[in-house]
Amino acid sequence: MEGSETAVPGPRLAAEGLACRRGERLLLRKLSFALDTGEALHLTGANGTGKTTLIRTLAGLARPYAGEVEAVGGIGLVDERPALDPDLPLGRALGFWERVDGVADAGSIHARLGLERLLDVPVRYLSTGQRKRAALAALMGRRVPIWLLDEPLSGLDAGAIATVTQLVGEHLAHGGIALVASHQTLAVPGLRSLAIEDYAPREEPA
Ligand SMILES: Nc1ncnc2c1ncn2[C@@H]1O[C@H](COP(=O)(O)OP(=O)(O)OP(=O)(O)O)[C@@H](O)[C@H]1O
Repeated sequence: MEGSETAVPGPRLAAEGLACRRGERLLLRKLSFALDTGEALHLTGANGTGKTTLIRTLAGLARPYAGEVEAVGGIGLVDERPALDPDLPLGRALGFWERVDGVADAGSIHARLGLERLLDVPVRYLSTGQRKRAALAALMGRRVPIWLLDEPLSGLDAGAIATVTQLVGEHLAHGGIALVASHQTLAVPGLRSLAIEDYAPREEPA
């Protein structure tokens, strides 16, 4: 019957009136934004202002102190703690997730991130940048539409920065969403910016 098909909603990540606390401290409040398919946000802010806390809240790993998060579509998080077994060679550590995620093109993902020569190296021996590239390979294998990237460029050399920039651009071109916390600029077309300091709680006048 014409018109009976249900349209599949595109991915979406939105926050409405969000407040986040860490321990007893209120870090940010009244934060709202919305990202729809193909859109990306660059989250900026000095050390300790709450970028990681916000990302963990958006990922559902921390509860908002106030406000709401709306996520339509699967979320993939890359932060400084890649979920790769440190004792396994990289190939086997990634292989675990590749089996879970049913990845058919693992070889091309490894090649894209320059990991082929590292597959026999135990994860704990990898450098910071190599570990970050491995985490991004695991993210690509998940094929989730919403990417939450906490400092994805830290520890990366110029070539790897260019690769990650390109991967984010392609993810957006394919209808994905990206929220990127970074002290470095990311040369992705159409990237919007959100300065977390703008949402810091104001000091009450004495
Ligand atoms: N368990 C905790 N209890 C209380 N405060 C905490 C706790 N963990 C972290 N904090 C504080 O919360 C604040 C926000 O930390 P968060 O990691 O979100 O900042 P960030 O903006 O990501 O920093 P960076 O740029 O250094 O990565 C920091 O000031 C930190 O010291």
